Amino acid sequence: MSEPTAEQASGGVRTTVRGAGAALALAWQTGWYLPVTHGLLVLVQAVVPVVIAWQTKLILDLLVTGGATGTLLSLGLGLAAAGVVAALAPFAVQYITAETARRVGLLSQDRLFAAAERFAGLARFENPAFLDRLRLAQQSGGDSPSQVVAAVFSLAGGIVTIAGFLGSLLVISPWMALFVLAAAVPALAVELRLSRARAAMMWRIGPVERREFFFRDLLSNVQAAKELRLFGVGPYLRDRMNRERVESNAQRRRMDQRELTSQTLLGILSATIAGAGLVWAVLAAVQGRLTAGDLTLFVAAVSGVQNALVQLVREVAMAHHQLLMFDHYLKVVGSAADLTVPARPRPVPGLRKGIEFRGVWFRYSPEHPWALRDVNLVIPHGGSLGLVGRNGAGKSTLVKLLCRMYDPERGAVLWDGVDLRDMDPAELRRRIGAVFQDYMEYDLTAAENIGLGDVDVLTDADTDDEARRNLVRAAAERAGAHPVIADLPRGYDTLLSRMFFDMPGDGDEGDQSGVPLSGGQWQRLALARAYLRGQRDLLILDEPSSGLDAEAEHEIHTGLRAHRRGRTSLLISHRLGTVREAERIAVLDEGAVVETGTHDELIAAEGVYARLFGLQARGYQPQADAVQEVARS
Ligand SMILES: Nc1ncnc2c1ncn2[C@@H]1O[C@H](COP(=O)(O)OP(=O)(O)OP(=O)(O)O)[C@@H](O)[C@H]1O
Repeated sequence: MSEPTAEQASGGVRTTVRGAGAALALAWQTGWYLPVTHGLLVLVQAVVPVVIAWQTKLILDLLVTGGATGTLLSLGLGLAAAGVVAALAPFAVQYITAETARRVGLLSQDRLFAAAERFAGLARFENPAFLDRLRLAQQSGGDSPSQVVAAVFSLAGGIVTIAGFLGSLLVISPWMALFVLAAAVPALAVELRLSRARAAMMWRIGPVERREFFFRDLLSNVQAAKELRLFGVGPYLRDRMNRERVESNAQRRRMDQRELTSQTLLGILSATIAGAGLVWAVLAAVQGRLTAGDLTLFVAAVSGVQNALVQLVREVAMAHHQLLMFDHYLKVVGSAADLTVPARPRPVPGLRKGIEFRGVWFRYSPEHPWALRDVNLVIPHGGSLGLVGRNGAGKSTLVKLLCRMYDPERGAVLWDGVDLRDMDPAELRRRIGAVFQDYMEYDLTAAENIGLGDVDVLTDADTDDEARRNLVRAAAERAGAHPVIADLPRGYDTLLSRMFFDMPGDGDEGDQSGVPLSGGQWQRLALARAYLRGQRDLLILDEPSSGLDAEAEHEIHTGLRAHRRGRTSLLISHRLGTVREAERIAVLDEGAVVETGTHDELIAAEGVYARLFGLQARGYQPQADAVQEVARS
C-alpha cells in the first residue's frame, strides 16, 4: 500500500473535496433533516452579526437625524430579537453537531467493520501497513466525519459573514471594502499556508505517534505484563515511549513557534491596516462624508471580518486534519476485495471424494520466499492426514490455503475436483470445523465461547434455550471442559475474561466480573467450539492439545480419534505420537512435501519422519524403562 507523501497529505484539492463530500453524504444518510437544520442555523448565525451591524447603523443615523420614534422602536426591537437569536443559535448548533456526531459515528463505525468483514481472506490482516491504516480509520471513523461536517458548515458560515460585511461596506464605500479586504487577504493566505504546513507535520509525526502508542499499549497490556516484570524491561520501554513523545513534541513545538511568529506579524499587519482604515473613516466622518452610522458599521465590519477570518482559518486547519484522518477510513471502506469471488460461485456440496492440493506454490508476497513449493497432497474423503514438519515448514500456511484465507499463486486446491477459487469462501468455511494453534479466547461467557463454534446455535430462533444449553453442554463434555465450567461461579453463564476484573471498590458487580481460565482450559473450550460444529465435512486440528497436561492430552486424543473416525480430517502436531494413527502422514520441509506414507512406512523409510520420531521417542525412553523397572521390582 503506497502511503501519500507529506505534500500530498497536506494538499490535494481533489482529496479534500472527495473527503468533505463523503462526510456530508454520511451525515445526510443518517437523516437529511439534521444537516439541513444545521446548515440553516449556521446561515442564521452567520447573517446575524451583519444584521446587527446594519440595525445599529440605522438606529444611529436616525438618532442623529432625529428620525421617527416608531421606526427607532421597531429597529430597537429588531436589534433585541437579533441578539436573542445570536445568543441561542450556538446552543442549537452545539446540540445538532453532537447528535450528528453520534449518528454519523455509529454509521461510519458499522461501515468500517462491514468493510473489514468483506475481506474474506487474511492477506489484509497480516499486512502491517493495512493494520496501521485500519487502526487510524477506527480512531478517526467515529469523530472525523462529523467534525468534517461541522467544519464545512462553519466554513460556509464564515464565508457568508465575511461576504455580508464586505457587501455592506461596498454599499457605503468601495474604499472601505477594499480596506477590510486588504487586512483580511494576507492573513488568510498566510493562515492557509500554516494550516497546510501543520497538516504535513501531523502526517510526518504519524509514525512517531504510532510507535509511542505501541509502547504505551505494551506497558499496559496484560499479556506483556509477566515478561516485562520478569525481564525488568519496563524502564527501557518507558524510555523508548518517552523518546517518541519528545520527538513528536519537538516537531509540534517548531510548528507552534512558526505559527506564533507568523501570527504575531500578521496581527501587527492587520491591526495597522485596520487602524489606518479607522483613522480614514473618522476623518471622513468629521468631514461629513460618512455618517455616524457608517462609522459604526465600518468598525463592526472590520472586527466582524477579522473574527470570522480567525474562525475560518481555525476551521480550515481542523477540517484539514480531520480530512486526513477520514481519508484512512475512506481508503479502508473503499478497498478492493482481497479474494476474487466469482459472480456465480460453484456450490459447495458435501465432500464425497476428497481434497487435493495440486502443484500448489504460495508466498505471502513477491518479496517473501516461497512458503509452499509444488505441494501435491490428497486428503481422501473419510480419511485422516497427519501433517508434520519443523517450525516454519509451512503447515499453518497450508491450512490457510485449505480454508481459502489465501489463494495459491500457482496450482490449485480442489474440493471434490472443484477449484476453491470457484467457490464462495463463506460457503466453503461452513463445511469446515477447526481448532487452530492460535485459538481465540473470547471475553464472553463460557456458553458463548463454545456457541460461537456454530453461530446458528446461538442465534437460531427455532432453537429454544434448553436445546441450546444441551448442545453447548454436550460439546463441552466431549472436550472435557464441562467439569471446569460447572465449577465456575455462574456455570455456563460465567463471563470468561482476562480483562474485566472487578476493581476493588467498584461496588456490587461481582456477577459481571470476569473469571480467567488457564491455557489448557481455554484450549478445551476451543476444542468444544470445534465439536459444536460437529457434522462438518472437514475437521482441521492444528496442534489441538499443545497446552494440555499428559493425561488430558491422552484423553482428548482418544476422544478426537473417535470423533475423527469416518470423518475427513487434517491433524497437525509436533508430538508425533499423536499423529502416528493418521491413515497417511505427510512431512513438510521448507514448504515442500518430502515424505508421505503411513507411520510404519515412514519409519521403515528412515527419512526425516523416522529421525524426528526417533528423537522424540528417545527423550521418553529411559524414563519409560525406569518406570517399567520400578513396576517390575
Ligand atoms: N503472514 C505472513 N507473512 C509473511 N510470511 C509468513 C506469514 N506467515 C508465515 N510466514 C512465513 O511462512 C513460512 C511458513 O510458516 P508457517 O506458519 O506456515 O509454518 P509452520 O510449519 O506452521 O510453523 P510452526 O510449526 O512454527 O507453527 C515461515 O517462513 C513464516 O515465516
